Amino acid sequence: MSELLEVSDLTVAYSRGFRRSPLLANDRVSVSIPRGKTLGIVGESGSGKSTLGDAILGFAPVSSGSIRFDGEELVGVSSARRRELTKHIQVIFQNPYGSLNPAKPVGATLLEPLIAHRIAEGAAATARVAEWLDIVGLSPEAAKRYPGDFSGGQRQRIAIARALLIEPDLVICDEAVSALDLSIQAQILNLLLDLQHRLGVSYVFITHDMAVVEHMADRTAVMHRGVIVEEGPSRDIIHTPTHEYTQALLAAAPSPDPRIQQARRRERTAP
Ligand SMILES: Nc1ncnc2c1ncn2[C@@H]1O[C@H](COP(=O)(O)OP(=O)(O)OP(=O)(O)O)[C@@H](O)[C@H]1O
Repeated sequence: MSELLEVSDLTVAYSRGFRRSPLLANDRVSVSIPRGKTLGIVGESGSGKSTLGDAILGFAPVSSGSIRFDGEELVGVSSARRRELTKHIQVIFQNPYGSLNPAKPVGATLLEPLIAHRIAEGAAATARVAEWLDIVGLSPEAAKRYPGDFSGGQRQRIAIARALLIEPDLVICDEAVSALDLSIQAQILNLLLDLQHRLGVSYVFITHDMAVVEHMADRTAVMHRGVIVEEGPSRDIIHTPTHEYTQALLAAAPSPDPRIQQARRRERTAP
């Protein structure tokens, strides 16, 4: 299967001041994702997960290595091309306020990417926004309201609509459900899975939570101090981890996880 994203030997170094050597937040990281699949990135806080996502999005200072997206090298790409690429690569953060302007009605926020990328305008764009509010489980009236009028889970649904309504090829989900209650997390994860089946989008799923990658990711890479210590099918990483760091992460994870049980019950009862 051809790869949509191929990261090879990526190194991101942050300066730590005059006397200290730079911090290698990513140290020769190599991962890849085929179209329509999900790569989970797990590790403790500070292991370098978000840095990898940031590098793909063009926010992190890449020292060396390569990030190829659909055959195109992203390292060193111009800012004009980077803006165009947002049509293809989107992001969902832990805090939806990263992408939702609290002072703007939700409908206007959702219209923005449609207009910016000349995907739709006028009545067609408004209809597309209404369609997407429905897809993510919100009523058409939500368009007139402000992000502050919604619960955390509903706000994340809006952020998902904003990221996905332009039908990108790749979405970086950076701790996208971490701030939510467990039952809401399961709903949001299942919404993202439904949308993946519908659109064929690929996800990079960044999380500290092993149960989330087990549910979401085809393959998982385990990061520790900027290095990928283990990568493979998520099932193998969770059930037969070979690296002692992965084993320690799993030993620290709560089990059985109620979200995963709930999601599995839902899958079993789905028509
Ligand atoms: N802009 C920055 N300037 C300097 N150091 C940074 C910067 N961004 C991240 N770092 C450092 O790089 C390392 C990796 O951080 P990163 O945020 O990628 O880890 P993470 O695994 O995503 O952690 P978390 O889950 O807490 O976000 C950390 O030591 C962090 O302090």
